[in-house]
Amino acid sequence: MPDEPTRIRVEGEQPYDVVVGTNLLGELPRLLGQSVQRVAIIHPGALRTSADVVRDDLREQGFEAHAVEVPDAEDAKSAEVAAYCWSVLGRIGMTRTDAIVGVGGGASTDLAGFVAATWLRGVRWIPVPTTVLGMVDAAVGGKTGINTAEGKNLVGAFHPPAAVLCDLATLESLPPNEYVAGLAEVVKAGFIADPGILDIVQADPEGAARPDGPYVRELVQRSVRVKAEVVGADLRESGLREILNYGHTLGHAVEKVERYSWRHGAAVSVGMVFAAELGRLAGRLDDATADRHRTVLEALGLPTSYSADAWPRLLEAMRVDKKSRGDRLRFVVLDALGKPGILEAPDPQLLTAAYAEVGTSA
Ligand SMILES: NC(=O)c1ccc[n+]([C@@H]2O[C@H](COP(=O)([O-])OP(=O)(O)OC[C@H]3O[C@@H](n4cnc5c(N)ncnc54)[C@H](O)[C@@H]3O)[C@@H](O)[C@H]2O)c1
Ligand SMILES: O=C(O)C(=O)C[C@@H](O)[C@H](O)[C@H](O)COP(=O)(O)O
Ligand SMILES: [Zn+2]
Repeated sequence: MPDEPTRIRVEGEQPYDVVVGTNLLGELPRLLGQSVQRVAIIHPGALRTSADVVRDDLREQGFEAHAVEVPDAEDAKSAEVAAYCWSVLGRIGMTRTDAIVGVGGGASTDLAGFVAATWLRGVRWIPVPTTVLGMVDAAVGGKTGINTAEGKNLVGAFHPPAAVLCDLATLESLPPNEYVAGLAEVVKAGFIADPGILDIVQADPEGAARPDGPYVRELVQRSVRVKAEVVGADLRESGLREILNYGHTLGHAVEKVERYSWRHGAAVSVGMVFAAELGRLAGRLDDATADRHRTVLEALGLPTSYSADAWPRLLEAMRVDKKSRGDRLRFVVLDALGKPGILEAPDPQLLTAAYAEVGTSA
């Protein structure tokens, strides 16, 4: 019995499918569409073999395909690397009817999407995420971007893809710690919208933490459905979409303070515990749900604490969070399991008290 791909629809001005399955390469020519002649495949060195397979396959199908190698992980998300990609696109003569394919984790697809959003003011693009984090979150929803010295994702564009190809077979080569880091976004989807995800993880955390474990497809599909539902209703983050930022206000600050040496998912894990404490101390979240954050995340081996001394630097970094309005910090908190809301301009003492629950002394 062939393993049929699952297609999850993302609504919006130009609806598209997130395709989840294995051996999905054959889908690419159809998804690229007939108008496309040239394809630039943006990828990090770690995914060179996969990118070459995509390139050779597209060439066999009659496309003029080029592999464009960029630095690994967060090093790709810079203005310099974007400029390098623009120069390659110029040299290969990429026109408005051509397309970009992004192969790699969330950092690679964020960059590829940003290059697609900015080249000729926007060309077609398809992410082929190769990390669990990329599949469940980064590649879906059209948030593209790069970092600046001042912070994470400060430059970017909303530019939805034409499709997303989540080939679960690519996860076979993913280091286990990368897989676990990506599960933080899966857990996020559980807390903000689909508590069934948390039940699966808690019933068998060891199985859930394995990239070759029995729940990979279900966890990916459930998380993609959460994201698809939200971004289909609010692409440009005018309201609802902010819930996907649960744990990210502090998480992005940790990433910046750590100069991006921490995995995004690990930082978001700490950020969710902080957000849960904020919700609890603000009188909005019950103790059991707040405590469940640590239980679930620690069961997966994710971090739930960070340096107490870092608080002033974290607070400073949080000021440029995209949810801030002027001097007012804003946080996504939970009012109950699966019921996210916004905490507006919390009292500084509340923030310090919540961080005291997360901060540890060396
Ligand atoms: N746009 C969005 O909505 C969105 C959502 C969530 C996260 N993000 C962004 O995604 C990034 C994090 O993504 P990530 O966790 O995927 O990290 P990543 O892209 O840095 O990839 C992690 C590492 O795994 C390697 N790798 C990727 N796939 C592999 C595979 N199949 N086999 C072996 N190695 C592989 C990469 O080369 C890299 O070294 C952050 O920059 C974050 O801001 C964006
Ligand atoms: O898609 C969204 O919206 C998210 O917030 C998803 C996050 O997991 C992701 O890390 C996103 O890149 C954060 O966006 P930002 O606007 O806070 O930079
Ligand atoms: Zn994230």
